[in-house]
Amino acid sequence: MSDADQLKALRVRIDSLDERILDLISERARCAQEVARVKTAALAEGESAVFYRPEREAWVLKHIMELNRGPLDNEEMARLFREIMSSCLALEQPLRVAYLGPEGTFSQAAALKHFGHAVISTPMAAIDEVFREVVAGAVNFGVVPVENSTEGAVNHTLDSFLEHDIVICGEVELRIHHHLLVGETTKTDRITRIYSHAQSLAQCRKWLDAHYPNVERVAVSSNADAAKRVKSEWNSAAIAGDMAAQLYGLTKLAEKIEDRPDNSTRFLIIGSQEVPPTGDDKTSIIVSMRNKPGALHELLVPFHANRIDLTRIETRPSRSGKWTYVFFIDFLGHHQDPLIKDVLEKIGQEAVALKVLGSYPKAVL
Ligand SMILES: O=C(O)C(=O)C[C@]1(C(=O)O)C=C[C@@H](O)C=C1
Repeated sequence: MSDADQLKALRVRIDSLDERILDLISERARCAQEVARVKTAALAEGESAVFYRPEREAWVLKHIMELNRGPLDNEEMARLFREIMSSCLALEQPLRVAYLGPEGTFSQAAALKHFGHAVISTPMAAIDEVFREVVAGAVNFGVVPVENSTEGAVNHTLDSFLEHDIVICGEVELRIHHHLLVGETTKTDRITRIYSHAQSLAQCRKWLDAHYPNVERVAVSSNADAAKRVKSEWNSAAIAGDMAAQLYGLTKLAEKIEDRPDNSTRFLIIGSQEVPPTGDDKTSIIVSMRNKPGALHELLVPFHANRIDLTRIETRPSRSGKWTYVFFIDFLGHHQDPLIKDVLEKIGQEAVALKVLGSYPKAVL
């Protein structure tokens, strides 16, 4: 068979496979509509249906990854199923999600990675506004950055948990690649100013020291804001990611300029919905202890004694007295697991205050 004939035959096969995939996706979507009908029919008076089920979504994605035999890798395959589920859920209920804006931020990328592109995503001007939108019920969920692997905690987010009654329903991790971006009119040999968010400037500090040691670094409210400014200034550049570059039509003068190649940010999904256990969960708590010697040790003993894996511990001023602190702790397990229940009870006996912020499936993607 000639090359042209082979190509033709392969395309005929692809067409017929696409038709089968189309039928199967449509059948799946009809199933999701049926799920919505069943969920709604089972409601008692005054109850509202819970369409979004993070624990089920985590299971579906993991199941697909276990079954996958290639040639597409697990992440790629899960990403495709993520989008199919997102569209199916939108048939049941279009989700509204607030994120730290403006459009083009890594928070928006995190929201789309976690929920898929079928959600209605709304940018907010500040982290606290994302919390307030969720508390007010104006959106179903919020997405906020909580820690970066190079720069550490996002204190605005931690402090917002002290002020709002909110549940953590999920987490998402995003590999952060920064680029040096310029506009069409930028004179690239005469750059005198580089805009970015303070965290991003810090994540690229060494690269900037090496390549632009004498250029002014200007911290602005977000990377997307930095990208926007560059469009109208011939002598400035921005540090931002792919989404902002695309959104504002900028080109990359240098790619992947972050100092650490594994630079990642963890985001939290905040809402009002408790998530049932999946067997592979994380829990986040806030604890305040009496200000006495050995208080932190006392707090950590029950975790150690029960071999519970702490994934993070952070300290913040409590805001209820000078030199008093609260601890933000993340660990593996769900607050409904008997062992975790036990540990939380022990900590509760010693603590001035203990609040479970939520248990949620460990990030799958
Ligand atoms: O299983 C459910 O409860 C569904 O609503 C179906 C489905 C899916 O498409 O698989 C859709 C949305 C939920 O978040 C989880 C799963």
